Amino acid sequence: MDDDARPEARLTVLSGPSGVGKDSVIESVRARSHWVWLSVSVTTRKKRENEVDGVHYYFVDRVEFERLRASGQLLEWAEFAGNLYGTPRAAVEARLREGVPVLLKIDLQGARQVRAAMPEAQLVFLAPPSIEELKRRLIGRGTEDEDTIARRLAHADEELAAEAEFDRTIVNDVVERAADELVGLLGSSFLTPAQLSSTRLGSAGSSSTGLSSAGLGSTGFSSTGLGSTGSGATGPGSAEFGAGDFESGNLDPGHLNPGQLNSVHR
Ligand SMILES: Nc1ncnc2c1ncn2[C@@H]1O[C@H](COP(=O)(O)OP(=O)(O)OP(=O)(O)O)[C@@H](O)[C@H]1O
Ligand SMILES: Nc1nc2c(ncn2[C@@H]2O[C@H](COP(=O)(O)O)[C@@H](O)[C@H]2O)c(=O)[nH]1
Repeated sequence: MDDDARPEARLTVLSGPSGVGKDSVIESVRARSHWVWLSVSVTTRKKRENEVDGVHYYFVDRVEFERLRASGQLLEWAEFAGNLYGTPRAAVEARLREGVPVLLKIDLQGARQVRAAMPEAQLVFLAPPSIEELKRRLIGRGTEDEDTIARRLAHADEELAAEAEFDRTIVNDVVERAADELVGLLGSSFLTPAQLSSTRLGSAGSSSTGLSSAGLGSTGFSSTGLGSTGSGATGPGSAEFGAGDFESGNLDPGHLNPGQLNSVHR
């Protein structure tokens, strides 16, 4: 599918447990949907061999991350499995102002912060077909040591249990199919939970995967737990950040063609 139609600009968050396939699905979305802009996060994590600074992440040390966080340059941020991650605020706000749909790939804590700060954002949960398959993917990727895999899987329980906080669930059974579904959501008209409760339409989310460790099924749209800051993360600052900090055009994956993207994504 090659869709160049540009839907109304809005912010979409894609979350899901580590190893579920967020990067794989996003790579597929971006290869076909050039109208979507993928935010590049800042992180203190060590760069993986195949990663490019400024394309996959902006890799910084903790001092720099703290400077960005304290000066309000991050829209949201979180500590995940021992590393800090955050979304540069200015680039996201600029794209939305320009009318470009924006996609954030962030963890549960970050998704909750975005929901609190921007209730109109669409939150999409990417779920694995099964927990066994999630483990297979995380281990099979071969980018983390045993200890890190264990920490990421420990987070997965909490993330799977939070599925009902999301507006939609996509099961990543087959990358291209899941990507098709995400493209559909990026361009679809959508009622936020706030709009839903005012119109009293009830649940409009997609079906539950029933994978949460608590055995809770998703009820689709849910207002419970929304706006929580999540485990250990505090809300982002509010000041605007200086222009240009993250705006290096050469490093913007939005300027890469699909071939280039395929070569830089894992
Ligand atoms: N639908 C799928 N079927 C089989 N394997 C998949 C599928 N989607 C992704 N994978 C594989 O699973 C592994 C993890 O995928 P990926 O790195 O995209 O996950 P992620 O959710 O972005 O992880 P993280 O949050 O840790 O960055 C990769 O080796 C990828 O090739
Ligand atoms: N809250 C945020 N979470 C983020 C951000 N960028 C990435 N992430 C999430 O971190 C984990 C681990 O990612 P990895 O690249 O180290 O495998 C994953 O769940 C991402 O979604 C961010 O800016 N904010």
